[in-house]
Amino acid sequence: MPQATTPSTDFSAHTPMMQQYLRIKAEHADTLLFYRMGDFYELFYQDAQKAAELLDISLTQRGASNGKPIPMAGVPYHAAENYLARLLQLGESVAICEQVGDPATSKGPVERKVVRVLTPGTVTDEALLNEGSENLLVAVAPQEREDQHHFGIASLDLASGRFSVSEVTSEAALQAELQRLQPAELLYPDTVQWQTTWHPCEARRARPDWEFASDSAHALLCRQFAVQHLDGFGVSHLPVALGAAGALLNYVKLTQRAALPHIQAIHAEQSNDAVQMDAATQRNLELVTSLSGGTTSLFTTINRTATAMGARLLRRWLQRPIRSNTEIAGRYDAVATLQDQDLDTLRQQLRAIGDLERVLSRIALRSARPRDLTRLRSALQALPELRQQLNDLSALMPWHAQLAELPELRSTLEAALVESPPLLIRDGGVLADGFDEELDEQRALAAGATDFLKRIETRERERTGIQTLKVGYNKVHGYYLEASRAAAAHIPADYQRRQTLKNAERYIIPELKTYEDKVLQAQSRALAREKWLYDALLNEAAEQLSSLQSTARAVAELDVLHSFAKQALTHNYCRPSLAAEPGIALQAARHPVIEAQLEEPFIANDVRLDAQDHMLLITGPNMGGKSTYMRQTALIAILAYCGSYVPAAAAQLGPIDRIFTRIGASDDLASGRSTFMVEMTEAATILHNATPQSLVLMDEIGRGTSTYDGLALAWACAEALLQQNRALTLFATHYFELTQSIAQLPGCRNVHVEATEHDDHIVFEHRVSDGAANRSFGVQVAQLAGLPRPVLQRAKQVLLELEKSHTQEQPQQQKLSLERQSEVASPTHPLIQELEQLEVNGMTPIEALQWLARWQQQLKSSS
Ligand SMILES: Nc1ncnc2c1ncn2[C@@H]1O[C@H](COP(=O)(O)OP(=O)(O)OP(=O)(O)O)[C@@H](O)[C@H]1O
Repeated sequence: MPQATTPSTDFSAHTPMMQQYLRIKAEHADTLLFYRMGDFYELFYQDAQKAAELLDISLTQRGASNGKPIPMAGVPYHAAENYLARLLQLGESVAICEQVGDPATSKGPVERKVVRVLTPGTVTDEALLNEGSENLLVAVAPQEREDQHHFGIASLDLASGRFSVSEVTSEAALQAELQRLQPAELLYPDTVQWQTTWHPCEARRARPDWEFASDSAHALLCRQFAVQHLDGFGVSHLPVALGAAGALLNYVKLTQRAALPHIQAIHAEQSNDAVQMDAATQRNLELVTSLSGGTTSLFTTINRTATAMGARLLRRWLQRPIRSNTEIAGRYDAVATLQDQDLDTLRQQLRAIGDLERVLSRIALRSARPRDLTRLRSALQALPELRQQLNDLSALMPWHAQLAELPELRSTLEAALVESPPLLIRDGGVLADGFDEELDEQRALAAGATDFLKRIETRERERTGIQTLKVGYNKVHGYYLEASRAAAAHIPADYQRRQTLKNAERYIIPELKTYEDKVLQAQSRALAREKWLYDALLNEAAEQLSSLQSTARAVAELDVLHSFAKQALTHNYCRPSLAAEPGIALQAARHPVIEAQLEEPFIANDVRLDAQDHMLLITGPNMGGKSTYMRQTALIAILAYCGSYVPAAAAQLGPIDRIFTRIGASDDLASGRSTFMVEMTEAATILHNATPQSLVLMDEIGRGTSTYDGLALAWACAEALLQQNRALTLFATHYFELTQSIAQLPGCRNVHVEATEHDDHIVFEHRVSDGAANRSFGVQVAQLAGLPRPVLQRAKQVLLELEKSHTQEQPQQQKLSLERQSEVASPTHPLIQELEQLEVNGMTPIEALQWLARWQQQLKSSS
């Protein structure tokens, strides 16, 4: 195996080409360097070894430099995109080094230069992006403030130019934000030790600490947006986040090596504007990803968008429901209006507009390919019809007003581009005939060659009498006349022989050479003209960037609203009403995802949580539908606060500040936390943060430990949620004791999922009714799961014995739980009552001492 360490210091002993390579590599130490050599990108030394492993390509050697063989691996130039996509997905960055000099005139190795650096968070190439999800670059600036964590967060979707900042004040909030953002690449200051519990993103880069300084960041951002200060963006109160934004922008400039005109603004994401969900909640509710690693999620179930940008926006909305009732009501109005429209036609119109957002970013970065421009052309052609369709619909005015038609740009593109251009501008053929006189002239000259050659061929056949004489072309000799060797005697003296083949000879004549020069010149002039015109087209489109961006935003929103309307119509969703008081009242509510998967009908259930009854204690058998009932309530709240209709017959929702879940059990092996530890950490977060406007789902808290510990913890948590947090709580439990204790307290109600037993078999009704369940059916459910028959029989036997001994113990047991309950209800101890009634004023010191001694005696004997 060749030595794979990259030489680091003195390059002089290496071949000139390797010297050039090593110089360039030294500037890109932590990225893979794709070094162009002919039709391949080659990687050397450690890069070669890494790429060979990651891409499963062969590791070879290239001669020797400095006396040692050079490990080398390469990928063909034309297939590079595939390999690049894989490397980026693995979190690697790649610097693309092209030949920029002319090999014909170069002395020594051809001049080469890194033309761009691809990193997971900054790619905008169509082939390297997943069209269904955003690709975010995120920078995090941690700061210690009086022993409290404080984090500034900046995120940028380079493909759309969306740039946001926020600040959070706890590690949990940072985790939640990063869980929502799902960074493709993460930047942080090199003075900070990144904790994988914050986010395990593979593509992490430590950047120099000074890049995160607010002052320099402020200046950089002002330059980017061409403003004197940032007050107009409403972000000045977030200096730590602005530091992160500065470091982020710096990094993008470094990798893109191009102006970034589509990044025109930055906005603050205030946590109060959105219904907050911590990292566990976002995962547990399976909003955009499935817990089991499958593909089904709330997003995949309700997504009926027509464009990829609409789909990406729907994901964002689901992960960040908003709290502005005005904005939400505006969305409901739009959905209501859209339901009365021809949704199929609307869908076609939206589809014709396509993924305008990403096309625009490539125009801004001047990396747009010909087909990006034809897509822009189709979008501009489809826009008038869409505007027309929305013309008189008052609920859609806010979106209608954002749609720019740009007829001039549209006609230019229509006139300029051929119907379906090739992938790249490199070989020409993109601009249409008749668009530019000069281009037409050059093309005519280049094309005229074939006529000319035909004429020469005919003339020379006549002159020489060789009927098989023909004109041909190859790259080495250019145009030639070819005749069979048998005809050699008839070759005129002015023919110069160039090449001898087995049966033929090839000749040139000066006339052919002169023409060849002219043709080639015309071709290269036409190509240069075409490139120039193409750049001018890009510039013309880029001038309209701002209105095109707001058009794209409005189309994406319309797409999501149209998707809401379609889903509501086909699945019978209702329009929620928003109330001022906290509470949730749902009639005949369904779980949107389970309903879509079930073959049999879904059983709809009511939910009522309000200031009086703000906790439902849910009991019932395993598999009875407790989790489904709780989750559907949260999903409906999320849908409602995204502006969607919801799967229920009627729905009324008051304000919701946060949604918390303590659902499911999973080890967090990465951070070394056991199932029980995860459960308790999540419960702690809830108890510290839930307010009367929070929706809390607690599923079987306490089951991760011994029965009494578990019961005690569940009891105490329920009590705190009910009496201190006063949150809107759905609390599912198998501890029947709680139905007698907690559920008897004001504010809490017992409900249960119904099940019945027929011939030793359990039948789930999935209906939620008032009151507590009276038994648990655990053994019957285990039977359904296929537990071996002898084990089941033994379990039934043990259960009977346990129940018997439990009944004998019952008085004692009941006493215990009632005592706990009475302690809870009345904290007054008998001694305290006695103390309260004592007449201290009429008492001698001795008498007081006697009382004290008696109490002590009583306490000792009772403990
Ligand atoms: N309302 C319903 N209508 C129809 N089917 C339902 C309904 N609720 C639940 N189900 C079905 O029952 C299955 C089990 O439901 P769920 O997981 O909610 O039970 P659970 O009571 O939480 O069980 P466990 O106590 O074991 O966690 C669901 O996957 C679904 O297929």
